[in-house]
Amino acid sequence: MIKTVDLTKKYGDAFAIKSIDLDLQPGDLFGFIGPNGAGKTTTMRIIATLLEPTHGEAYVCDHSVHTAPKEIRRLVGYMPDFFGVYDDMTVVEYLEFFAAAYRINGQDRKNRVDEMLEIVDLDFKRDAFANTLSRGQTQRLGLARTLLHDPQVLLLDEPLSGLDPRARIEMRNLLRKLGEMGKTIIVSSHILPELADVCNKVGIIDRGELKQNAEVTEVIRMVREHTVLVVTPNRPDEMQRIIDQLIGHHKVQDCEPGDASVRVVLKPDVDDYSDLPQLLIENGIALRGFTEEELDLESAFMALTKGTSTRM
Ligand SMILES: Nc1ncnc2c1ncn2[C@@H]1O[C@H](COP(=O)(O)OP(=O)(O)OP(=O)(O)O)[C@@H](O)[C@H]1O
Repeated sequence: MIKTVDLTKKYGDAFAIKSIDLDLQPGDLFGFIGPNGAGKTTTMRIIATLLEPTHGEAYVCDHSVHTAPKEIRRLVGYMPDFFGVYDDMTVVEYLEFFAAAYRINGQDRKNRVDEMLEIVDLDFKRDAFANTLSRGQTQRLGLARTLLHDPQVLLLDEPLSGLDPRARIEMRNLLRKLGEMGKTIIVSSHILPELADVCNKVGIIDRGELKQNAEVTEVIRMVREHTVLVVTPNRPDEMQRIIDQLIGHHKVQDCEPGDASVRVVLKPDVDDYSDLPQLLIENGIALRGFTEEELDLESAFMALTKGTSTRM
């Protein structure tokens, strides 16, 4: 669906992106993660045919950005990180204006606009002036505009940026919904952990170079040397008994007591720990919780990009 090969953009002698290879299939929701200036916008603008690469190739549905930009524009919806809305237009008028630009006319246009308002949950603001919307609502309006021509591919540049926690949750739910509709989506962010639970693939970019490009679960597994369990007894005074039971176990490397739980660090390469809760229960320790500690993308990102300054 989206493929880039050795995609490179230089400004003078400086690389904005350097030899980026991506390969995304229909339905992929790809989190493009990196700090400011890493090259996310540059990559997306090239795929959207808004910027020419210095060398390398980008394809959308096998159309090359060099030879078939018109076909690509029909297939792609690009939402920039900042976009203006017109002061004197209502939400409906704004979407109808852009629908007209896509030559969607008559009743089709009305239906399409209504459908978009429904998807992004902005119907209740349809007659409000666009410049009176909150940041979260404005982002959703931008997304509705991006979806008007029913693109198969969405390139969303930092759609979570500047949103309050509630608006972020709403936007993430919306991304999930679009993924379920079968769109192929690239969504960029520097808010690292936020994409982990919506994306199936993730690329970590730093100073123009793709440091990692894999399934989310794989990226997390690659940087995780030890599985860590969080074991919570029913009664906090039983934490010491948990430690006494587990500390000498052949699968356990270390136990660290916390406020209400014990962090149990397993030895490297131990994946199967199904016997441990059984062991505790057999020894009369009632458990409230026994879960694997999640390694968030932020930790993965830090581990994968550490030391890059000495290599670049
Ligand atoms: N027109 C330009 N002229 C010169 N350098 C540029 C130009 N556009 C981008 N760059 C440089 O290319 C690099 C990548 O920028 P890009 O905007 O792609 O990063 P980004 O990851 O999207 O960052 P942000 O999260 O801040 O938007 C940066 O070092 C930037 O300064």
